[in-house]
Amino acid sequence: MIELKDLSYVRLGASNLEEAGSFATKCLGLQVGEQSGKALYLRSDDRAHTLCYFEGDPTDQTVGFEVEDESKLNAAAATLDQLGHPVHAGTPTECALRKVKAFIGFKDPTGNQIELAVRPERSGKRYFASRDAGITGFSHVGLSTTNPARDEQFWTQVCNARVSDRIGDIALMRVNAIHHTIALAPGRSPGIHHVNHQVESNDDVLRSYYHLSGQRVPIVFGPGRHPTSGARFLYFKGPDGMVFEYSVGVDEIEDEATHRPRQFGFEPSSLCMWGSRSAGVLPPNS
Ligand SMILES: O=C/C=C/C(C(=O)O)=C(/O)C(=O)O
Ligand SMILES: [Fe+2]
Repeated sequence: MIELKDLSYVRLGASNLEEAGSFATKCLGLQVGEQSGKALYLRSDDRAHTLCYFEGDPTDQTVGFEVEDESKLNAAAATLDQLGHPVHAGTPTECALRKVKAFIGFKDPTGNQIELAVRPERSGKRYFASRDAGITGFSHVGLSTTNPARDEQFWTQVCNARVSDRIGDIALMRVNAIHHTIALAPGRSPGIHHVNHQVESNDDVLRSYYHLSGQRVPIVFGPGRHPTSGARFLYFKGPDGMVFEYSVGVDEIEDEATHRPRQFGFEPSSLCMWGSRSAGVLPPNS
């Protein structure tokens, strides 16, 4: 079984790198860690980067997860290979571009580009953003799925993710104590559905609601509260249509051994207990 330790980074192609950088710093509230050539490395915590925008095709999107060490990485490569997922071992240049010691790349059954990495670089400089969005860290991703049951099986049976809750057949899965690190979202093609950062307080969610509205950033869901994780949230659209989420108060699963996933109905109140409706971002609201 592959053991995912944590989410490590997302890599997003940007049709206009300058615009993406401006959104990331002035709207989202990330800090530029490094700008090199055609890539912009953005920080949200003590890591050297958690988001990399690179000049390129916006449908070129990758999620990186951290695994324990190189022996676990090699074992993961063998497992994936055996299951028929072609695996690419990162070259030294590709590792340098990701600021990791080693990584492998493969596709999940939907075709999402996934990487497993070891030793992602950290920085002695604390994360200090120019816009105070109250970000406390990079927390989860929504991944598109063309077949929720098949993909849940892949993530749980091959990658040791555990289902915390389901909305209809849609699984919210954890890889550590945090309620979810991977949320499957039904879609017609592979890709990242949304990128979540945690913020410090309810005030931060609402402050951002007004700030982003003032910047004419499209708010696509919220402010609201997910009955699943209990988090208060705000979803908004960034460059090339990527959806970002702020949330606060995501539950932790207290007892790994006894937790049983709750089943929520496939209906709008399962997405927001305050009554907010999403503008086409999450079914069944869409
Ligand atoms: O609509 C369901 C969303 C659930 C949550 C949550 O429980 O926090 C998410 O953040 C998510 O799926 O992204
Ligand atoms: Fe989310």
